Amino acid sequence: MPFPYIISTSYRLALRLAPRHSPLISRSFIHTMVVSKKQPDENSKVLIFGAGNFGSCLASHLGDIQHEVFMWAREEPIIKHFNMHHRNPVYLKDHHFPQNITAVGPEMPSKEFINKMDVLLFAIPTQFLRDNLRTLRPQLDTNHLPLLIFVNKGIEIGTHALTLEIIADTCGAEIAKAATFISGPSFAKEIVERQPTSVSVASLTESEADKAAALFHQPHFRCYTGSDPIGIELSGALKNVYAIASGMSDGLGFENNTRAMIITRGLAEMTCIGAAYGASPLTFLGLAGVGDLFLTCSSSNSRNYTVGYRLGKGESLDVIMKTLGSVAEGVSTSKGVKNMIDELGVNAPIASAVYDVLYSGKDTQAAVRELMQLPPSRELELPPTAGGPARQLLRKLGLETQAEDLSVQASL
Ligand SMILES: NC(=O)C1=CN([C@@H]2O[C@H](COP(=O)(O)OP(=O)(O)OC[C@H]3O[C@@H](n4cnc5c(N)ncnc54)[C@H](O)[C@@H]3O)[C@@H](O)[C@H]2O)C=CC1
Ligand SMILES: O=C(CO)COP(=O)(O)O
Repeated sequence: MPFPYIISTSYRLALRLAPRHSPLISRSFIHTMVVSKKQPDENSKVLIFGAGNFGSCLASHLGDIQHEVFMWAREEPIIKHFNMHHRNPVYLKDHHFPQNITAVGPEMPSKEFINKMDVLLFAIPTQFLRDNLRTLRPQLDTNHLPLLIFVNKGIEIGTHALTLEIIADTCGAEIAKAATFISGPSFAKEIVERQPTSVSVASLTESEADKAAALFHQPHFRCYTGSDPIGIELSGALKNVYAIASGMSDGLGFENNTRAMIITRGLAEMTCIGAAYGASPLTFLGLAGVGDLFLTCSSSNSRNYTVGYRLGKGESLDVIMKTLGSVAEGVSTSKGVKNMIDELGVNAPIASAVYDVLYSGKDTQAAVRELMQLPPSRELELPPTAGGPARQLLRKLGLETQAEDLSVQASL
């Protein structure tokens, strides 16, 4: 393992210990740290923003384990139907939801209501998060902050910001530092069937990740915590782009060798992009990285895979997006990733090819031909300089010490 990442890992370990056991690291960070209110031992009050596949599925999971769940939807008919029949008429239609879930909306819930919540969980596609957080911010009381959990997997178009940055821009650095991210191989449909599932749970304030893990953890839904939310977020966003590539390959009629190649080379690209960004390369070997990459690159239950498969079969992106009926974050994220790899100077030919097919009108066959004609190269070469975007983001959050640590790594 390259030396800088060993430093990174031990630094993370020191950080992990610092808030609980010693004043070792960044006293100012510790003193100004905002944490969520003490969580009850059971029956947490949880408000979920988003009543799509994933919001509904997580509502069901938390309702099943006896939390009091409120699910905010923008669509009046969904709210009425849900409260009357305990079924979502649009998403996971066959599923009967526990009685202790109430649909609310379509207006943003009041400050009083939000103050009563122990947890706010955001299951809104990335492109809509900024507006919703802007509307929500005046309702949040930082002295009684609910536990904040985000499960979206994408990069914002235009800014190519990660969710951590969107939270910082709209709600401030202190709230962003307390935010927790859940990601990993977890199809909504299988979670409601209680298929054994595991996820990564990460936050810059690791005690918040511990609280989120305690809320969700069940024998059929295991949570593994960590302190690299940037790596977790990049993993979830990037794997969607490679799921499109894998679906495209299957749609074109290529078989198992080719899919295995895309998954493995996709993982190499994700790791290089993540390392150049300033995330730990090890994060990409976890559930949110290779776990979710493997899942979505090899199943037609993945919407991103399906977009790719239909492109491979010759359908136009326009028709696919109009008929998919659900979000495929990889389509918008591909734009942000293209900007990112160009700016970071990372060689990511599969991600570039997906972008070219989606947005430059490149024929899928031609994209494959060009990829296969690339000259031989080293199998995995992590970037020599690393961490620019993560450094900027950490500085924006007031985490100067951590940002400096990344500078040291980059110069070694
Ligand atoms: N479905 C799955 O298995 C998983 C999904 N995710 C992630 O969760 C996020 C949500 O995905 P799904 O629920 O599956 O998508 P979905 O397409 O099933 O539902 C999208 C939801 O977003 C809402 N929405 C649309 N525009 C909005 C706006 N302007 N403001 C607020 N809400 C708006 C819709 O009303 C709907 O409730 C995505 O980032 C996805 O990548 C993560 C893990 C698994
Ligand atoms: O992220 C997911 C499962 O972990 C869902 O993938 P899709 O968005 O491609 O359906």
